[in-house]
Amino acid sequence: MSSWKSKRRIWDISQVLRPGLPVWPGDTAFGFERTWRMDEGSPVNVGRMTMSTHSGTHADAPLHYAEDGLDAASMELDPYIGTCLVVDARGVNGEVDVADLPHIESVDRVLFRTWDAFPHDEWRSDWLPIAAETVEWLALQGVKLIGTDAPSVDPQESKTMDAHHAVLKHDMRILEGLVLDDVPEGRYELIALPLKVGGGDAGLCRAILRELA
Ligand SMILES: N[C@@H](CC(=O)c1ccccc1NC=O)C(=O)O
Ligand SMILES: [Zn+2]
Ligand SMILES: [Zn+2]
Repeated sequence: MSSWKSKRRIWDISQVLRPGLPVWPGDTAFGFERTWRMDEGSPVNVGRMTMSTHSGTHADAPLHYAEDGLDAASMELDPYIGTCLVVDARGVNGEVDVADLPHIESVDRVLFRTWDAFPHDEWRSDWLPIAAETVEWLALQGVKLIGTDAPSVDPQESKTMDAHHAVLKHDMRILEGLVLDDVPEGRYELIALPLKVGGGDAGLCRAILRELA
């Protein structure tokens, strides 16, 4: 009998979308409710979700930080599939600087783990942002996607969005809200396809890492 279980280990690095999901202060709360119920005689269960485009694990579209940027439905998918390097940035002070990076060579995607334990149940504003210079440097090394377990690559209070703008300048892509608690530093295959939201400034993702063959 065949098994669905892949021979290569998979890490699901996505947050669970559910009511109570911590969201950016002032942003839309995540809502989920049943609209049709089998226990009320419906032949099926059906739900309805209300959410921000930046709920949980998601990919920012360029439109989020550039008025004329691509929307979520128009982005190429190549950045979101392929080999990546997970970097353990715990213990770094202030922001992730170039000096905090390990040796980067032939890496297209870099994901940063910054939390000791991902804050699933509370919004925390004290995350570790990525310095714009680090984004610039990674771009020069050929990196095309940056991911983080924080809610943003910039600090919460940023009005200038320097890291996002460095990403824009080099036409890179961003993943945010990844859950990397169980992932040792190293190389993996990343698969994190953003939902195809027409006009969307971001797309929610089911993000996974897979052991390399
Ligand atoms: N820039 C953040 C998200 C963000 O800035 C944001 C998300 C939801 C509601 C408000 C936001 N910013 C408001 O100043 C991000 O990196 O996606
Ligand atoms: Zn975002
Ligand atoms: Zn962002």
